[in-house]
Amino acid sequence: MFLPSLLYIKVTQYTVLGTLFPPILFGKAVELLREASGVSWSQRGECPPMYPDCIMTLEKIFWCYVATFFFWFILAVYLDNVVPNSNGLRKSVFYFLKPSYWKGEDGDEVEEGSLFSRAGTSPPPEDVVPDDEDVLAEETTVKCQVAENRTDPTVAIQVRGLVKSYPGTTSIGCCKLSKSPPYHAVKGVWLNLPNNQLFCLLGPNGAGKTTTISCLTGTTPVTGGDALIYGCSVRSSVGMSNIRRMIGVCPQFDILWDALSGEEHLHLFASIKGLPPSMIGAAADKLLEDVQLATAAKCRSGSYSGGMKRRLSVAVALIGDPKVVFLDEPTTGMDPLTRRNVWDIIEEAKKGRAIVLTTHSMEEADILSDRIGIMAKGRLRCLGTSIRLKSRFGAGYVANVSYNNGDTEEETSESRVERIKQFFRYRLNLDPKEENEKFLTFLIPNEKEGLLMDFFSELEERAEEFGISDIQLGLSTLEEVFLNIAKQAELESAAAEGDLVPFFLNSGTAIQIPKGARFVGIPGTESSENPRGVMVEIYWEQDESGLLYISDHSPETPIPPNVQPPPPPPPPAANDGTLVGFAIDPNQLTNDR
Ligand SMILES: Nc1ncnc2c1ncn2[C@@H]1O[C@H](COP(=O)(O)OP(=O)(O)OP(=O)(O)O)[C@@H](O)[C@H]1O
Repeated sequence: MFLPSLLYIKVTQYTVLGTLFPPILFGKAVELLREASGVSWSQRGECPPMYPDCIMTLEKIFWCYVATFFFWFILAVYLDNVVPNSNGLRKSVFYFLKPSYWKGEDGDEVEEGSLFSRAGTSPPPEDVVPDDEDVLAEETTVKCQVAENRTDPTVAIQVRGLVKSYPGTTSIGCCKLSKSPPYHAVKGVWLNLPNNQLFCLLGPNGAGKTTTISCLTGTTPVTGGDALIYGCSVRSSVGMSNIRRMIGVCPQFDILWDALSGEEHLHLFASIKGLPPSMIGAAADKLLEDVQLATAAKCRSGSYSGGMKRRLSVAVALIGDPKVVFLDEPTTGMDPLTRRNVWDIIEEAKKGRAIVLTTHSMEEADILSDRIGIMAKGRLRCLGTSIRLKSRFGAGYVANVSYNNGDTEEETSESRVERIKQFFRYRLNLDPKEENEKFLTFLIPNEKEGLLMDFFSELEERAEEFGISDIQLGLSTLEEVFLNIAKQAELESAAAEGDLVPFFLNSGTAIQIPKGARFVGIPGTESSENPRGVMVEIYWEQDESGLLYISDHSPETPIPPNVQPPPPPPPPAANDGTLVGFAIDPNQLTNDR
C-alpha cells in the first residue's frame, strides 16, 4: 500500500508524469487519507482516534482480504470443474469428497448435462443382430477375440460393442419439470480396424459418426462397450493418456487460435506431442509445404480462409507422426484442386498408420478408403470395400451404349435406337433409364448378372449391325449404395415409430398408412373374390433433408391367402375416423411368390 506513495514522493517533482500511473495516484490518495485520519500501518491493530469503538481495524480488513482471496480462488476451481465444458462434460458436484480425486486417480470420471439438470439413467439400446452378413461376421470375429482374450497385432483399433447414450434429463424450469427422453447416438458397434488402412465411416447427418470418433478420441465418455487403440482402453484414464500420445485428430470444426500463425500452431502441437525440439522446425515446415500453407505459414490463422483452416487442421492431426489419425470431414469447404492435394497427403499418410475418415463426399470415400462402413441411426449397416458395397447394395450395373447416327434413309438413328432397345428388352427385359441423341443408359439389376457375359459378347459381335460405337459397363455408384442404406434405415425407424401418414387410393378415398411400410393392406376391401382384401405397394423416397415421402404406388392387388390378417381385426380407425391401412410383412409375400 505504501510502495506507490513512496514512488509518488520519488517522482513528486515530475507530478505530471506521476499522474499517468494509476497506482501512484491511488498511493497518493491513501497517503492523504492516512494523514487526515491518523491511521498508520504500525497501528493497524488499533481503532482510529476518531472511531474508538470501530468494528473492523485495518489489520482485520487485511486478513479478511487474504481469506476472501482463497475463498474466491477455491470457488473458481470448483466451478471450473462442475460447470459443463464445451463438450457438455463436468465433474460430479461432490467430486472433491472422493479420495480418488485427491490421489489423482479420477482420470476421466466425468458426467454429462447441465449443472441444474438431473441426468436420468437411460436403458441400454436394444441388442439387435445385424441384418448384414459382413457386419455380423465382423461382430462375430471381434466377439471371439474378446472371449478368447486374443489380440491381433495387425489391428490398430478394436471397437467392442461401443454404445453412446445421452440420458434423458430432468430440467427444472420456472414452474415445472421438463423431461427429455434418452437418446442412443451409437447403439453397439463392433469393428476391427487394421494398421496401414484407411477406414471410411459414412452415414447421413446424425448417424453417429462424430459421436463414434469422439468416443474413440476421449472427447466424450462412452456409455457402454469399449474400444482399444493399440491395446489401450478408452474407458481407463491411464489408457486414455496413452491413447492421446498415439493419436492425431482433425475435428469436424476447426479448433485453432486466431492469434497464432499456422507455423506456431504446428510448433505448439509438436511440442505437446513430445517431438524433440530439434525436429519440430523441419516437421512443421514439411507439413506446411504438404498442405500448401508454406507461403502463409507466418500469417495469423484468424486471417485464413475456411479451406486454409481445414488444411491447417489436417496438418495439426498429422504432426508428431501419430500411429492413428482421425479425420472428421477434413475436406469440407475446400475447392476441388486443394481437395485433390489433401487426398494425396492422406493417401501418403496411410503408410504405417490407421486412419479413420468421415466424409459426405462419396468420391473421396471411393478414392481413399480401403474399407467403408455405412452407419445410420447409430448402427453399422454395411461394411466392406467399395466394390463389395456397390455389388451388394447398388442397383446393379450401368450400361452406356453409344451409337452412330444412321446415314441412309432406311437406316435412321431412330430405327437403330429402336433395335438396340428391342435387343435389351427381349434379352434382359429392360428399358433404358436415360436416352439422348448419342447414347442410351440401362440399369441392369444384380439378379441378371448371370446373363451378362453372353449378352454383351453378342452385343459386341453385332455392334456394327446395331450401329453401336461404344459400350461401357460399370458398377452402380457408391452414392446409390449410400442412398439405399440411408433410405432403408429411415424406413425401419419410421415403421418402428408407428407414425401414420395420409394416402389416397386410386378411387380417391383417403386412408392413413404406417409411415415406411412397403406393402399396405386396405381395410374393408374383403370380398368373395378377394377374401383377404387388396393391398398396394408404396414407393418411398427421401427428400433433400432426408424426410420420407411417397413417390408412387402400385395398382391395388389381391392380398395372397397366406398373409396373416392384421392384429387386431378389424383395423383400427384414426382419430378423425379415417381408415388405417395395415403393414404387411414383405417376407410373407416373398414366401408366397
Ligand atoms: N450432447 C448431446 N446430447 C444429445 N444428443 C446429442 C448430443 N450430441 C450429439 N447428439 C445427437 O447424436 C446424434 C449423432 O450425432 P453425430 O454428431 O455423431 O452425427 P454425425 O453422423 O456425425 O452427423 P453429421 O454428418 O451431421 O456430422 C445426433 O442425432 C445428435 O443430435
